[in-house]
Amino acid sequence: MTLEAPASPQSPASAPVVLVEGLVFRYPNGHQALHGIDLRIDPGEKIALIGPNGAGKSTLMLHLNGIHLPSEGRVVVNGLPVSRENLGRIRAMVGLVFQDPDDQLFSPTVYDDVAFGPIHMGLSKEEVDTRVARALAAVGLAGFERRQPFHLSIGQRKRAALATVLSMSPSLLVLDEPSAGLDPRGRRELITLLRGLEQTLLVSTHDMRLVAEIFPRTVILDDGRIVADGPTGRLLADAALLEAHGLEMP
Ligand SMILES: Nc1ncnc2c1ncn2[C@@H]1O[C@H](COP(=O)(O)OP(=O)(O)OP(=O)(O)O)[C@@H](O)[C@H]1O
Repeated sequence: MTLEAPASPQSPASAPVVLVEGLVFRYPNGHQALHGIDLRIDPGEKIALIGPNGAGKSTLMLHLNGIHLPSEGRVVVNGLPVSRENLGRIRAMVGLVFQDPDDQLFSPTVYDDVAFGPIHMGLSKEEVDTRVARALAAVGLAGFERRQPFHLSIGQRKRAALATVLSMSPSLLVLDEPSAGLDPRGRRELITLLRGLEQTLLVSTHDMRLVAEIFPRTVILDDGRIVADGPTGRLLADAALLEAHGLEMP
C-alpha cells in the first residue's frame, strides 16, 4: 500500500473540504462496496480517483453529496456532516456531475437546466440570470441559453451538465468520467476547462492520460479500499502498482 500526505496548495492547518473517516457502505442487497475509507481533501486540491471497474469509485463519490449515506463511519464537507438533515446545504456545496449528461439535463432549454439549482436556492431572477451566464461562459457555451439540451452534441451536453452545477457555485466539484465519449478535440477542451476551474476537484476516470495531465494527486481504489494515495507522477510511474490493480498507462 502506498499512502502519502497529499501535496496541498494550502497550509496543512487549513480546514479540509472533505473528510471521510472509516466509511463503510453496504448496498441494500448486502453487497459491501466500501470497506473503511479514510480520505482528506484540502481546499484547491485536484485529485484523480482511479481503479478498476467495480472498485467503488462511483459509490464513494455518491457519498460526498449524500445520495448514499454511510453504513458506518462519516463524511464531513466543509465541517458539516453529510446526513439527511444537512442535505440541502451539502448539495449547495458539492457539485456532482454524472457520467451520463442525460441524467442531469431534463429541461426544454439549456437556460432552464442551468437555472434550476439557483432558482431552488431562492435567488432573484437577476442573480439567477447572472449565474447562468457565468456558468455557460465558464464551460464555453455562452449564448446557448435557448438551445434544447437533447439537440446538443455529447461534448456540449457534458459541458452543459457541468454548467448545471457550476451555477450553484459549489466549493467542491465531483465529476464521474468527464472525458468518456469525447473526441480528441472535446477532450482537449475538457482539459483546458478543468485546468481553469478554481474549485476543489475530485474526478473519477479510466483516462490515464487525463490523470497525468491534470491532477497533482491520485487516489487508487480497488475492491472498496484505498490502496494508494500520493503524487500522480510517482504512482503512475509504478508499473507494478498499476498492474496489481488492473490499471495501465496507454
Ligand atoms: N445498486 C447497487 N446494488 C448492489 N451493488 C451495487 C449497486 N451499485 C453498484 N454496486 C456494486 O458495488 C461495487 C462498486 O460499484 P461502483 O459503481 O461504485 O464501482 P466503480 O469503481 O464506479 O466502477 P466503474 O469503473 O465500472 O464505473 C460493484 O461491485 C458494483 O457491482
